[in-house]
Amino acid sequence: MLTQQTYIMLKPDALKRQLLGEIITRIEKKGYQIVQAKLMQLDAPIIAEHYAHLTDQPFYPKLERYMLSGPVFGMVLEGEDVIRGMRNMMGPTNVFEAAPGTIRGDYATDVTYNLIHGSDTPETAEAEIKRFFG
Ligand SMILES: Nc1ncnc2c1ncn2[C@@H]1O[C@H](COP(=O)(O)OP(=O)(O)OP(=O)(O)O)[C@@H](O)[C@H]1O
Repeated sequence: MLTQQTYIMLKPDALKRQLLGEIITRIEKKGYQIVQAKLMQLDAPIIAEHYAHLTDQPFYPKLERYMLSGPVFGMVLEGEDVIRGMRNMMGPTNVFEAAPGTIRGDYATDVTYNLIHGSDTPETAEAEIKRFFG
């Protein structure tokens, strides 16, 4: 049994498309606890910090515009093996590989506009929770 925390961020398209309730319902039905949550408008420096591994990619300007395009909903979730569990529920980054039943597989059709972010390791979860919740 491994109770851990992860940082989940519902991206601007999730809010614009009014999918917040739908996605949060899935998370709650799965059994994960929301222990912190807030609506935030990100700025360019925090986006660059969060996506530091991607700033030299040709698609980064598009990713930055997307993340600046409206508020995001950040959450800290707690549960058994929640980091891996949420990555499974989200589906892969490339929505064309995301199976039906996953959040990206069911609701997203574009590699950039893929609705949700989730930490991928305990180390990044800790850093991201600190970044967005202090
Ligand atoms: N090849 C690409 N073309 C366009 N956008 C991309 C591409 N790869 C990634 N992105 C965008 O950058 C985000 C971060 O990519 P990363 O490789 O960190 O994947 P991820 O860990 O699944 O995503 P996230 O960090 O948002 O959870 C993706 O979620 C997507 O919005």
